[in-house]
Amino acid sequence: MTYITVNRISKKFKRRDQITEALRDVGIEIEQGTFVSLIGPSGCGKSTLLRIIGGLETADDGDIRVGGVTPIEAQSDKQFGFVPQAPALFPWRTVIENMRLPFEVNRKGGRQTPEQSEEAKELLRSVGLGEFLDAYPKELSGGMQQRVGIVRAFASGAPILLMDEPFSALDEITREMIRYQLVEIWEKHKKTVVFVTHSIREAVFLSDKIVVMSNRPGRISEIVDVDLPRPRSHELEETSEYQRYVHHIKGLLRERWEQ
Ligand SMILES: Nc1ncnc2c1ncn2[C@@H]1O[C@H](COP(=O)(O)OP(=O)(O)OP(=O)(O)O)[C@@H](O)[C@H]1O
Repeated sequence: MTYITVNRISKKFKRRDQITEALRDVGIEIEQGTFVSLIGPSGCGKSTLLRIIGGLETADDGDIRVGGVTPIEAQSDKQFGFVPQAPALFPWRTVIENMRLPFEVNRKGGRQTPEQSEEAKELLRSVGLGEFLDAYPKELSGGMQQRVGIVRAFASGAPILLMDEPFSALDEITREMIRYQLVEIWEKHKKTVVFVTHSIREAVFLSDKIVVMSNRPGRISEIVDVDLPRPRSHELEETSEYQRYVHHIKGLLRERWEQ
């Protein structure tokens, strides 16, 4: 079932006398419970598109529906969980207290149920943080903090997760490890995820669908359905099917870059 429909949206930013055309005529359909990545050159409008889907920015033209309502309505109905580039944890709260935050902020005073609290702990254990429930963010590495941010989004109750380059500040090895943990969690929870990345390998490994965007003004150059088996594990990256997708997307990006 199509859950998010982006229909021919465009967006320009005006700053003093300068107009930047960020997105032109962009359309995507996102099915419920799928993992969709947005990839493209720097400045092509990936974050803008993510923010428009999440109701944090409005489009100039076109229409977006999220489960039949506008992004702003979906946002006030707490449909979105955001995972930004840097982990947004409160330093004065422990890990487990940070996990409770979405419930306190979003649920109009509603409390996390004991089942939800148990699920939060289970998610933390699944990313190797079972020993750190009572630690403060400053006692964790950057990669550990980002893992808290990711599992918190999964534990938040929001059906749609919007992730804006959540691994960009991590070193290559940590990034790879968290990617494997993310795929495992996602395959268990099957939330609808829109994920912005610069990494072709990461996009192919994680996604059901990859939206390849061209240089500014951001347009869609191709939407690639990734027909690779799940569950996905690191052995997949050695297969020729996986390599073929990587090669294809690399070619699309190179082609657009050279235009
Ligand atoms: N609030 C804003 N005001 C003015 N211009 C903006 C604003 N937000 C984004 N832009 C411009 O819109 C264009 C698209 O920006 P956006 O951040 O969406 O790109 P991106 O593809 O996510 O880039 P990157 O991969 O480098 O993070 C850029 O030229 C940027 O300068």
